[in-house]
Amino acid sequence: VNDKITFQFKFPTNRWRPSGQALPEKVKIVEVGPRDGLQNEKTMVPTETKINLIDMLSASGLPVIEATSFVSPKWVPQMADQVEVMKGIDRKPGVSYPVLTPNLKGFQAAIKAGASEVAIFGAASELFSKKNINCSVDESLQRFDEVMKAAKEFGVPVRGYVSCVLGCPYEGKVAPEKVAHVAKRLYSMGCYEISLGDTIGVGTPGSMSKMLEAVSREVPVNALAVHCHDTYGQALANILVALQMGISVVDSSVAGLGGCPYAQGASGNVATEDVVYMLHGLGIQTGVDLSKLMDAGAFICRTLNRKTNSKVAQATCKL
Ligand SMILES: CC(C)(COP(=O)([O-])OP(=O)([O-])OC[C@H]1O[C@@H](n2cnc3c(N)ncnc32)[C@H](O)[C@@H]1OP(=O)([O-])[O-])[C@@H](O)C(=O)NCCC(=O)NCCSC(=O)C[C@@](C)(O)CC(=O)[O-]
Repeated sequence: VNDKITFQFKFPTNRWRPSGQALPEKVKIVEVGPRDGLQNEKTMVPTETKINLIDMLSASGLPVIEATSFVSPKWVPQMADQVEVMKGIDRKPGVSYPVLTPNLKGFQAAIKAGASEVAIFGAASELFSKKNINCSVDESLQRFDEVMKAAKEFGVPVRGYVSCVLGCPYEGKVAPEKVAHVAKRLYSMGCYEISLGDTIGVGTPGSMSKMLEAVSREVPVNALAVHCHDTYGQALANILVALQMGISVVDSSVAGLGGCPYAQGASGNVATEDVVYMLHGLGIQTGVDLSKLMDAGAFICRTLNRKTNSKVAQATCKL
């Protein structure tokens, strides 16, 4: 008689799985607060405030800080001071300061302003692509191809974003295969990392794992990042799923600032403070000093006269 019974249980792919897979030892946090966080602010944030914020963030040990974007000032007026921001920041050795470039014009301006890394940003949804960058998904990929060619000439690394990976404000559900298709195209073009954006924060651990399974069939997991907005309070749970699936790059925004101007109802990104707290609690290294990070969060909230969205900052009264 067997005294041990072994269960051979296969979990459905779109369900939460108490996976035995080891979590990464280290996670790279890509801080998007100065760009994604501030781009949606209604009143103009003084350039000096943006510069101070970026410098405080780099002092906290963050390895990547997305500084600004070289987009049309008619589309996103808040980013119109991109050249001054790039000139004013105190670039810390070892820290990368990528900027968004939607087309060749943006890329050329970014290089002129001294950018040494750029990001192109596409979408898995046609309507979002049209609203955000005024072209279809296929047209956007052609534009990005031009940026990639120029970036290769200049030896500039390019990160690729895919927006609306778990839902679109205009089209609703987005099929994981569509996300995988766009991610694969960006990766084949030469993007070193693909950041998967849950632009409106509708994903759950179930939809996240299903989407990541589809994408990781096309793009190696070590070239993937997750970019979660926290609209429905699912961001940390979704990030944990991504970590369990082998992803070790997480985008986040100090104080949970943010939202895309072309995605109505999109709230802020997951707060960097909360991500760091969770990762350190899991024994995962980030290189970030949480106390200094919270100082940066307190600074920007005080200056913008708003409440932090970070639960950790709220709990420790670093408002
Ligand atoms: C892509 C365009 C420019 C197309 O906009 P368009 O109107 O189709 O562009 P165009 O080529 O027809 O040019 C129109 C005008 O824009 C100028 N122009 C053209 N390109 C540039 C440029 N690079 N920088 C500055 N100016 C530019 C161009 O020179 C011209 O100027 P005019 O002759 O009228 O004076 C526009 O749609 C745009 O700027 N969109 C940006 C929207 C944006 O920044 N959205 C937020 C970032 S994405 C995001 O937040 C999601 C993410 C990444 O965080 C991930 C997630 O959460 O999902």
